[in-house]
Amino acid sequence: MAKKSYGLETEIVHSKFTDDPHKASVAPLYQTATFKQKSLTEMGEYDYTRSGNPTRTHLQNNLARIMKANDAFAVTSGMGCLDVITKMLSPGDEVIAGDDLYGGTHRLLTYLKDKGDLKVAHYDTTNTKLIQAKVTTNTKMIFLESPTNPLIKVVDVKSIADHAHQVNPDCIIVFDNTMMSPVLMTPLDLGVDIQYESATKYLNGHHDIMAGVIATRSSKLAERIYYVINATGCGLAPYDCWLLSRGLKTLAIRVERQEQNCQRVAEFLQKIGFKVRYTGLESHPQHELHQSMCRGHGAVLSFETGSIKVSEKICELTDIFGISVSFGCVNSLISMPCQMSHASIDAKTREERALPEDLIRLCIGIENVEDLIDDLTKALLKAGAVKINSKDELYNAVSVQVQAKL
Ligand SMILES: Cc1ncc(COP(=O)(O)O)c(C=O)c1O
Ligand SMILES: N[C@@H](CCSC[C@H](N)C(=O)O)C(=O)O
Repeated sequence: MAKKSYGLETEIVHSKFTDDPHKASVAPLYQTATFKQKSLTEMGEYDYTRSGNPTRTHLQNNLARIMKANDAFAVTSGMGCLDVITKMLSPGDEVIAGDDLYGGTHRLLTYLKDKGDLKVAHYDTTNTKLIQAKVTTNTKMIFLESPTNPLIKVVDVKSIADHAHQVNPDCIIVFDNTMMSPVLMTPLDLGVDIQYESATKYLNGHHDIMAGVIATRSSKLAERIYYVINATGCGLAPYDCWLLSRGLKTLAIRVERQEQNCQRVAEFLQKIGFKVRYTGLESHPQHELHQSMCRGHGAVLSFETGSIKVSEKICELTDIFGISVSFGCVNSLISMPCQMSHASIDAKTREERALPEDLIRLCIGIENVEDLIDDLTKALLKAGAVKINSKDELYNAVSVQVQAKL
């Protein structure tokens, strides 16, 4: 009889783990650097944790399953993933990258470019025709992110990947799936060769570890990725693997609740007149393209107030939303990307890429959504970003409630 395949939510919770002699119901933590050999000539499966560790293998097998990959590798951070991937390139290689990539990604690519290691060209990846026109037989890698952090721009992944592979079958399409997580997107189904994610975000979900995951269906690429990880020693440590396995179990339910909350907050902010960037809103210019690639919209949105000072005040006046970088955690966060997560992109480049200095990014958690909306309303009112308008029913109700609390 064919093996039954389960839904992603079930697969995430029921991690495959069968070979423990004591039948432990949670995969044990092998907190060890070394493994004894049976004899001088007989090696076991593991010898040294840099090369491999059962706790890491357990995690990686589960990640590969939920990412629909053949192989997944856990490393020390999301940026560690990009470091491993770029180490697979050769001096002078030409790569194409988006122009709204996460600030740290931009920083590492710029570092490699400035050292003369790589030729990096950044383009607006929402312009599919432009990217397609820029791919040549010399393009070795293309770095994509969708929706982008923090401008929530959507990339037509399949059209770009298919075209690039037609022009150069060896061109490696690299996709950063941190913003969606495997619950909402399977980039490997869209022609991506290597998917990576900052597991510091949704995958772990509790902001108590740094981690990154690289996944691929190609055995050749997997071999090269493993080689770099073992050679450089950036494999995730056993305890962090164990914590990540634990966090992962609630991934589906966390993402579902975070997304529901985010949709409500996005609608609230839009209704009271802000320009909100969130793919869950029909007003998002690429709402449909996003829906055609993903199973949901995630829990990160950004909006502008029109004034840096007002945005700063809002951030400082919230109680529940913590001022913090990162996202994908159970608790809600507020930040100003130009001063925080994307400060590593210089001001001139930020301006060229139309990254608004007053942009506020909200990363929504699993709290009570009414509390979140009340908290934001209070901050918006106190910062002078909104005023009470008695003609607007919903706006009025929230404001009156908040007024009573002030
Ligand atoms: C989209 C995206 N990719 C990659 C990273 C890097 O991940 P890490 O912080 O785990 O190195 C981040 C944030 O840091 C991110 O937001
Ligand atoms: N100081 C850090 C900033 C990390 S930003 C983390 C996250 N990706 C986000 O978007 O908030 C750095 O220099 O990397």
